[in-house]
Amino acid sequence: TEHRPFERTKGINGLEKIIIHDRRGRSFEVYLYGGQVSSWKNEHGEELLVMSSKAIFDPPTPIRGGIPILFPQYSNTGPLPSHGFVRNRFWEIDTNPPQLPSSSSYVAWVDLILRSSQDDLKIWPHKFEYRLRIHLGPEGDLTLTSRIKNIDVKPFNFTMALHPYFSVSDISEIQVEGLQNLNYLDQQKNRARFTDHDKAITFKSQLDRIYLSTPNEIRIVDNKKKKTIVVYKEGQVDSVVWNPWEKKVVDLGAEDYRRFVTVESAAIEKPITVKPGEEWKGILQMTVVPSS
Ligand SMILES: O=P(O)(O)OC[C@H]1O[C@H](O)[C@H](O)[C@@H](O)[C@@H]1O
Repeated sequence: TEHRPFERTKGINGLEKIIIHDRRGRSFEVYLYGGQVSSWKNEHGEELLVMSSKAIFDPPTPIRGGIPILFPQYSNTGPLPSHGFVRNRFWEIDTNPPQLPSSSSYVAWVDLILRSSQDDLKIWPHKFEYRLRIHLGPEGDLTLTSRIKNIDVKPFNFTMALHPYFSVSDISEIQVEGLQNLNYLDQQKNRARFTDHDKAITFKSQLDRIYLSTPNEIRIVDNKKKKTIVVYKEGQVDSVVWNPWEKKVVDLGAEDYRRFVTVESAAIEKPITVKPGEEWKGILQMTVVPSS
């Protein structure tokens, strides 16, 4: 099958952006800065992700919204800058990506790559190649496949997360399902460990939790929109659920928290080890379906 051509254009502040449409009018956009998806629209042109109304498109500030990639360190769990550094690096188009065994015949995708630079090696002395395929599937689903290869001579460990800002009708009208009876680390309480006994998460104030050993599928049920966002993952065992509520976030508009929730597929509690010459693979697939 023929690979659908993508459009390479200038986004905000002249930062390079890739735009991909499929034949049914679905689309996504990705900034090379951060390798960051900034938009994902369904066939009606409805935006399924949120970009902060105060997002700053000015490197090295990370972009607040879309799908930031957090690697090789989640948050402040190690010595690196919070959430690592690839979200403020310039990625490239991977013109010759190694084949993905499971890649379907569907044609709307782009491959990006980030290789560690000399400067990166000063703060994280491990040579890697991070390949990211962003793929619009036949059901309008958006899939991010991460392949992280160790091209160094000794093993390295990393933690990571993919951090989608999902668009919701109203944060008070949604529930996150699939996490009952699981343990979580409460980031508002020094990552103390708790068990969630609730059937679903609802939001009445700030919430910031790392759920451990989560199922592959988590559902964000939007009662007002009568839509469910199915978040499916492979290779990443943890999930972060975050909404800042009225907590001050400088590059977030005052009311923006009402419009999004993040459900992140992550590897945090147990870092991933990759040996020289080996490649780790993780998948995040997002689909919006009518609520049952
Ligand atoms: O402000 P940032 O560095 O982009 O982080 C934004 C948020 O990311 C994750 O969801 C964490 O769980 C939160 O604790 C953090 O506030």
